[in-house]
Amino acid sequence: MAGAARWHELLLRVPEARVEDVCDALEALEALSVSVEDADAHTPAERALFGEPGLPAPAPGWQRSQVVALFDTEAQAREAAALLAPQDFFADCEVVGVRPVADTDWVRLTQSQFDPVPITPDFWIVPSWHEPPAEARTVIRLDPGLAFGTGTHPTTRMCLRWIARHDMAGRRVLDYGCGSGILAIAAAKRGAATVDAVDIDPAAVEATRLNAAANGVALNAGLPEAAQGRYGLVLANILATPLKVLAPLLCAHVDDGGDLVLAGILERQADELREAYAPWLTLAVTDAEDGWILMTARRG
Ligand SMILES: C[S@@+](CC[C@H](N)C(=O)[O-])C[C@H]1O[C@@H](n2cnc3c(N)ncnc32)[C@H](O)[C@@H]1O
Repeated sequence: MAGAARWHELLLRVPEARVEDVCDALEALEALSVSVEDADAHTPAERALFGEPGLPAPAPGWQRSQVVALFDTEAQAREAAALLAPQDFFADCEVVGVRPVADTDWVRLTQSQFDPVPITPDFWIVPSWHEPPAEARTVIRLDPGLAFGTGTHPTTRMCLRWIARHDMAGRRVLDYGCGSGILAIAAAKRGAATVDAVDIDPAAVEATRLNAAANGVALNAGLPEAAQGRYGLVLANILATPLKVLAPLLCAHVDDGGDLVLAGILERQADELREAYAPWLTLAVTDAEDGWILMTARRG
């Protein structure tokens, strides 16, 4: 069921030559957002904006556009229509109407894009608005937020798979570049003894603290200086360039018999990463997904 109307949108039909003037006017009238669509979409008059590969586009715009402007209140939307109507640039335009936009539709639209993500058959990342699947034994509750890491990116998923396939019991774990804290939380849930999660972004540190609390796990989240001493597992899902710069620091944190797990690396970057880490540890590619690879090493 749709919820109460939170905003109102004004719909206008506008010929190609007038779109810019009308959009400028709507912004001046303090529309919250203005979007332009093909008014003839899904009809025989629909016109493609992009040509076949190698050929020029058929035309720079649509013959008739539908301009949609979002306003806080119905009164503002109607007032904007009344102010536009007598303008000379509006002569060939048409007011189609004003309609309410239900608040909860937006929420549902966003939520529908984040479904539970399986890492292994019994290990799932589940947004708070979903029930965990019956087969899930380990569940991380995580909603999309300001920090990277919801389980939908291949680099995160490969690190989570690695955690799921290895014994975490008793390990001291470091998640370097923790983002949402998803890897740190996974290690804690799978039995790690203690977990340090660090990030250069204070918003990520805060997100990690909140997500850990929401999942009922204890971990120490902080800026990179909070990483101290040696760990039985060091995880770092950052990009190749910072990973190369961080090579001596990350390797120094790996304990004897401990593992280093690196992600954020494209297939073609494997050799440069292997070379950057060679003075300390021998990296091998141990997983791959969608052009990304996981590189891991164990200190013998
Ligand atoms: C790709 S996200 C990974 C987040 C999460 N660990 C995951 O696997 O989904 C990389 C994170 O590393 C952090 N980061 C980037 N460079 C860093 C550095 N030099 N030291 C610490 N954190 C860094 C970013 O702020 C970001 O939160």
